[in-house]
Amino acid sequence: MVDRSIPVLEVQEVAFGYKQQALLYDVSLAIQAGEMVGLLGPNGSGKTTLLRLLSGVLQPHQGRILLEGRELRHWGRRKAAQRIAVVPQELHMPFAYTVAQMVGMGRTPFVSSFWGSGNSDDREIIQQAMREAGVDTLAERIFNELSGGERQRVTIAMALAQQPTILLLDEPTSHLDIKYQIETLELVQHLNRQRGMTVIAAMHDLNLASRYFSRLLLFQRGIVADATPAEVLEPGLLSRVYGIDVQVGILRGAEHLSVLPPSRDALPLKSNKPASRVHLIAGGGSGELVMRALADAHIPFSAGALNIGDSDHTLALRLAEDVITEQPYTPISASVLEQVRQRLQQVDLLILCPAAIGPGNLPLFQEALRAARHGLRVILVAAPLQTTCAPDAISDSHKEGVAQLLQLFAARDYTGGDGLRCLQQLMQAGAISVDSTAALLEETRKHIAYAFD
Ligand SMILES: Nc1ncnc2c1ncn2[C@@H]1O[C@H](COP(=O)(O)OP(=O)(O)OP(=O)(O)O)[C@@H](O)[C@H]1O
Repeated sequence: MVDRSIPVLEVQEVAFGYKQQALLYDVSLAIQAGEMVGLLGPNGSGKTTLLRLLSGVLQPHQGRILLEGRELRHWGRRKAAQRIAVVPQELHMPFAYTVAQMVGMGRTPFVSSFWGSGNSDDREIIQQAMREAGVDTLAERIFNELSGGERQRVTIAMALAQQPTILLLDEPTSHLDIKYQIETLELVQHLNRQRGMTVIAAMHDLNLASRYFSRLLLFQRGIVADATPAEVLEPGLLSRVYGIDVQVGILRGAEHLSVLPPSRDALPLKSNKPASRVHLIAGGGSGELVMRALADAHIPFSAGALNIGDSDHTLALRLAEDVITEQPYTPISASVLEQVRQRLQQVDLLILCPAAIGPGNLPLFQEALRAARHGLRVILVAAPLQTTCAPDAISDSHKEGVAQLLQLFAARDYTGGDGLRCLQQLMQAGAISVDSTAALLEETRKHIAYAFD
């Protein structure tokens, strides 16, 4: 019996990476029994990894995953599999199993023998699972000889034979033609509505996701958005996360959203040209407080370049008007640097957060210096940043503040001195330093041509 007062699945501050390379960080989410959640995100954003963590196949490096309030790793494989079934993207079988044998394997968590107990209850459950997934006519066919779409429906039948309360699906419609895509999602919706099954599915088709899922999670190594389809399928947000312009239309009512490429003769999208006059350079979490302060103060800003997978990148996707994105774990490339250069020509103010400086991001600081020498106002943010409300938190002694700030950057300079020299030159070029969010906001407002309420 599921206790509906606690989430059926809960992710608490989970971090995970493959081979010590960080992939997911600070993922927290709660899923109530009976919810239908679509997991969206670009290729490589970590959707499959999150599903594998939720199924217990992978263990978080930090944080906890709770199933019905109890830590998943304490359930044991068999007990967890009696509740959670997974429909993977692809399933390769080493032997020539028939479809009926494959679906029978779905009963494994409930019986002692690999092929099931063979009792009439099990046989009926297997038959029903094959009927529901539309593969009963394929029962004696060899699984490996089926088409991709047929195989996908057999894996759904296997999951149904498991009679789970939670169904995790990894791109369940990717190999299916439009008829089977719709039939599969109708089936999943039926299981959700009629049997109260909790469904979490990674989806690439944003239109189908918005049609069938009442809650969407937009994922990019962390949760960028978690809301209704109307809130998540916002053109600016999608453009930032997927790196491509889209239009979102409404087809007969808000629940029928449609995401399309912009038509050729359409006017450039608003999101292409951020109205922000403030740009932020950060990285490694150094921009978090600054971004939150700017967003709370309704000051639009752009950010970058930031690497995918950096916590500042995920937060910027959520809070910034525009994000200049670099691939994970790569130095800033010439083309991305050119985007930064162009952005710095458009803005009135640059905020430099106390990120560690290494050979990979040094060009960003050099670009900042070049822009400062051409007259761009630059604010250097100290760490730790005071979050007091009163603007009198600006350092009493400016000189002392600057010395401290340079000391701080020196400790995070991994360029053999080039980074620190660049910052000293920035100060000489007129950059100012702030050590509180209040001072930052005051300075920011001074330098941008917006009217604030
Ligand atoms: N077993 C593994 N070992 C090392 N790296 C892995 C492993 N599995 C996945 N990755 C890497 O982790 C990142 C996220 O992969 P994941 O499959 O979770 O993303 P995804 O959002 O499901 O992608 P897609 O939409 O392309 O299926 C990718 O860069 C991938 O190469």
